[in-house]
Amino acid sequence: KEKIEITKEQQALMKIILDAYNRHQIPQDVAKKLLQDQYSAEENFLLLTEMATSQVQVLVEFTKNIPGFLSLDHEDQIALLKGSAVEAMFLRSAQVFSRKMPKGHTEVLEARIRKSGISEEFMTPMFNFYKSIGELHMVQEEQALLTAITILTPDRPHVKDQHAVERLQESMLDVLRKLCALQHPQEPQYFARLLGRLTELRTLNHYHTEMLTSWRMNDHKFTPLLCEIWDVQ
Ligand SMILES: O=C(Nc1ccccc1)[C@H](C1CCCCC1)n1c(-c2ccc(Cl)cc2)nc2cc(F)c(F)cc21
Repeated sequence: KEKIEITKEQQALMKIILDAYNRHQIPQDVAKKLLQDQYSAEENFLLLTEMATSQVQVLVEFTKNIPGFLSLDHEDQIALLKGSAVEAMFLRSAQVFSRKMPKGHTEVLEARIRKSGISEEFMTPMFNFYKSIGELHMVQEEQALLTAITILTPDRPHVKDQHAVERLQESMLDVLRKLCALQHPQEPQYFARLLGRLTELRTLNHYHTEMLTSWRMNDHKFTPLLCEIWDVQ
């Protein structure tokens, strides 16, 4: 039984990532809004674009706290943000969906999302992902590290110095691997399951433009930031 220990600098890294992750929570809680009222497809679409716009701003702040990120090539920093913004939004949505809620709230939330305007064909892959994230019962540190690992994916489009990104991602993966072994000692395959979710997350990437343009309404308006990030309009 090899002794797993997180080094002092890895503890410091985890604390930086966790503080950044907690500091940059979404200001107002989208789940609360959805549980309060039933909205029209237009109102839901507007809510999504507002939430997603603030989520991108939050993501930029979060990445600035990832040690080493700001010393990457500046164009690569943009390429990593652009390449991971959609996945970060779905990962965040999954974490919001799988949060412990009072009895029956998750069912109401799911029903509201099913009727929000997203076309039927995307419901299964989206909720399968949300539920598979929920089954993992991730602790905050794991959620924060998984978001940082998603951002530091070396093979995003237009990344020039992939090795520099790989080095940063590897140090995050090493901390996450140790954390998983310590948090889930009876589940040696837990770390692998966590990384498997990132593969599932990428498939949602393929759907997202269609999910937006097929939203049950005409004349879909996006903010300039989302046009940049979401390849729409
Ligand atoms: O806002 C959102 N997600 C968000 C959260 C955090 C940060 C940024 C965005 C939207 C809602 C959906 C219902 C209409 C209003 C927006 N949202 C999504 C979702 C996102 C993008 C596409 Cl293309 C499809 C669905 N999945 C969700 C799960 C939740 F538990 C949930 F609560 C909100 C969720």
